[in-house]
Amino acid sequence: MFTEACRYMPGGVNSPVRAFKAVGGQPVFISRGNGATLYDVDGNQYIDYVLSWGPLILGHRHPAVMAALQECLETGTSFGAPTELETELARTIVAAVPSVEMVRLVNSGTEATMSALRLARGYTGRNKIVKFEGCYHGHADFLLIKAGSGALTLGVPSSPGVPPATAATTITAPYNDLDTLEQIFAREGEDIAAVIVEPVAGNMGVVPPRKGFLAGLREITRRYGALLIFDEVMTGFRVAYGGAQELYNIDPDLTCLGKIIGGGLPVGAYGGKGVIMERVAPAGPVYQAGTLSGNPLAVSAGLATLQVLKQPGTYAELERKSALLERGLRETAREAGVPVTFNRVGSMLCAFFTDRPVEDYASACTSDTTRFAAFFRSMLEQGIYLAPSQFEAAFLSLAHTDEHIARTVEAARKAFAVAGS
Ligand SMILES: N[C@H](C=O)CCC(=O)O
Repeated sequence: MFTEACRYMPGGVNSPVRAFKAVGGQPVFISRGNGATLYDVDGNQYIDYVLSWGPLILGHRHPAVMAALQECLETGTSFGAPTELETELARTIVAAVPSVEMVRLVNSGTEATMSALRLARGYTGRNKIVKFEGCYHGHADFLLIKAGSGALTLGVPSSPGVPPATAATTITAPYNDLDTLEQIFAREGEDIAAVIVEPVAGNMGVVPPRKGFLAGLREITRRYGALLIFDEVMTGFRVAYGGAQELYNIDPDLTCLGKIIGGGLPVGAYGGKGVIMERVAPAGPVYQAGTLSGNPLAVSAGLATLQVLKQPGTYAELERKSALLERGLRETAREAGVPVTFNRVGSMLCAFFTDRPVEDYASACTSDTTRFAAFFRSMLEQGIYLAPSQFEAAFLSLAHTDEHIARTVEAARKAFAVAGS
């Protein structure tokens, strides 16, 4: 199947990181998923820690999501006109995410960040933006500079094809480093429209913000009249119902969302303070549009997902399971004598094959990727499906049981030994 796929699609895939290039071998072709389990076309089963790269926080085919989709399908698939469901999702997001007063639905995380930055530029009348090394905000030209995720995995963090004039509007700084950011603002703060950040970096592995880092971003941007944009495509409704901004109690100007709010269907959103969002067309002059934006299927799946997540105890349960997994993995790595640094925030987890703390792009890159590849392959052989890159997070869902976790830890016992040999 992969050989055939490669004849018709570049690298045989529709998103680069799926191709298993960094871990050797060929990608697994999936036939179906259920709960926390993935099934491949050869009949193998895997406990899934990719979860479609984060959206499936309830697991595959959650009954509430399936029912919402079935009901929606009966009404049609897309209208390109307003629906009541869109308002309901917008209202749900506004009620959940502390800083968001108005929201615009789009079709992907890339669209969300791209549009939020256009809005920031339109609102401030400034051109430059700041992003952090190793953070990934989708594949818009001006964001593919020292980017994480698949771009970092494949060794093209700054992609060819981005015009130098466009790249020149993006200033990069090390994650978790306020001193460098201060220097950048002192030098060119008058020209900076926005700082965009993953409040928990999840695209260079998982790198939590140092204490005070996010508050520092808030203070510096406010002082210079620049906007602070939280890219919560990954962390939104993942690390807490109200996202990282709820967890760390920070008030960004704009927030980008995606993944979970579409319940596994393509979606994105950007939102924030009303005074800024009112600048978006047709309320204001900053143009942004989309044929399938607010698509009823994605909106239905997203709404059903958020309704389940809102029930009391869901995040405590995700935390309990994630802590259980982390503890088990730490113990097995120690037993195997392999130096591993674990970073985790809620149900986002990552193991770096290094003995030093990982707090930014440079330290993430100290991870031994050869060891990671050996670990990954051993886990896959034992039925554990991890992201095929050192620079991606593992995600847990409500569908993961203690038994799944115990099996994963058992598999890791062997995989760490293999990685260490
Ligand atoms: N880390 C990426 C998105 O969050 C992985 C998804 C992709 O590149 O296909």
